[in-house]
Amino acid sequence: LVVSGPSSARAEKRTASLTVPVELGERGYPIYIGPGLLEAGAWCSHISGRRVGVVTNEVVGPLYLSACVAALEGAGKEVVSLVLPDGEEHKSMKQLERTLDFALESKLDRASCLVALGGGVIGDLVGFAAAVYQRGVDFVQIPTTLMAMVDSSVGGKTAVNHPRGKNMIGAFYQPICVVADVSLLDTLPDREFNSGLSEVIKYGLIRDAGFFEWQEANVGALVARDPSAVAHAVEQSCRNKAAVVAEDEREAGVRATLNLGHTFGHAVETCSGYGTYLHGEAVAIGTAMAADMSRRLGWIDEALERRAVDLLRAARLPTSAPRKMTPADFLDIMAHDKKVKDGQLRLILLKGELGSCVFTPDFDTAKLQETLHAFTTTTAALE
Ligand SMILES: NC(=O)c1ccc[n+]([C@@H]2O[C@H](COP(=O)([O-])OP(=O)(O)OC[C@H]3O[C@@H](n4cnc5c(N)ncnc54)[C@H](O)[C@@H]3O)[C@@H](O)[C@H]2O)c1
Ligand SMILES: O=C(O)C(=O)C[C@@H](O)[C@H](O)[C@H](O)COP(=O)(O)O
Ligand SMILES: [Zn+2]
Repeated sequence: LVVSGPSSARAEKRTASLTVPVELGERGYPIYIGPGLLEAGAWCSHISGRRVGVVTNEVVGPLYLSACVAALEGAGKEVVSLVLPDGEEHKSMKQLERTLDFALESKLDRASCLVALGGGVIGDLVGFAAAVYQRGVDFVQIPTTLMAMVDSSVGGKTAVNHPRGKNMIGAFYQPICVVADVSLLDTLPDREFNSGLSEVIKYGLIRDAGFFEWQEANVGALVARDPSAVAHAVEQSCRNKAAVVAEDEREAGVRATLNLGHTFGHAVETCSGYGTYLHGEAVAIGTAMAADMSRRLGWIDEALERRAVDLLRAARLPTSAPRKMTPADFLDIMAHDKKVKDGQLRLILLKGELGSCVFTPDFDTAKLQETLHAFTTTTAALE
């Protein structure tokens, strides 16, 4: 499978809101992007039932729960809320069970709606709870991190982690709308913001050369969190993700390309203990490893590998693996990757020009070994 995509238009000054549709027929929905959307509350009109359960965490709750509840009550909803502990280690069966207990204790019925107010951890967990509670209730994604706005709130991959692997227990289940209120990013710490940039860079590398070039030219504005640069990055990321998801909702083929760097990255997250590396940091390391392996295979030239690594570093992301990890650590965890088919590892690797990649089991495994050794015996393959 080979994919490459359209280049993106130049960013314009933007303050207004816009909508990106996710075209999935009866499961389709809008992504609203703009400042002030949470409070404005227009999104509440998507919710048909009267009772709503808002789930957030103990960091986001004090910041935005009251605005969310006020918007819902203003729209005539009866609102109950649950505040979960913060952190990747709580994207767990235990907190899923707590969320389902809350839904039952609050007497939420099949017409009720769950609202995920938080980053990717809350979005993934609450989405999974919505998928299984009474065999499925509506849910709304209100992403509050860059990671969640550019990636996790869109596309319906919901899950909790297992100690042996990321997102091992989950479902494909789409929200009824996504509310990306970019003003909520004002309170997000820089390390978390930069983590989200890792997935933004991914879209450029796998399918949107023009977007990658725009990022190279604007990475300073992005890390400085210039509002129009951030709004453009969110919009263009959502357009890329929505297009891939519309083509392949359940990852039969092209959707796997959204996993660039994730086979290595998930191994880093699992081996280091959830939360040690942020998801985007682990994906950045994994992307550098995928670029290294692609170059060793002769599928990309050194200049393209250099550009990928330079952009990741300019976004203040790590590109070397944890010192304590061995090639065997990577291989053990990668053997459980969800893309493994009949025991065969399949990887997303860069191939050809910028913006093109392949999802393939056909690679020289000696090159994989070389990459694993390069990243575990030196601080970085490409200094
Ligand atoms: N479903 C998907 O397609 C998909 C895509 C990408 C990532 N993910 C998953 O998403 C998770 C990572 O998401 P994340 O990076 O958002 O992490 P996160 O949800 O843990 O949020 C990061 C941190 O920022 C805090 N926070 C959130 N919003 C804030 C705000 N506005 N102001 C201040 N602090 C805020 C959180 O409490 C947390 O401490 C991982 O579990 C990853 O696997 C899923
Ligand atoms: O939406 C997708 O498809 C992705 O792969 C997006 C990834 O960024 C995300 O981290 C996703 O949760 C990974 O899914 P998994 O199937 O590898 O667990
Ligand atoms: Zn990811």
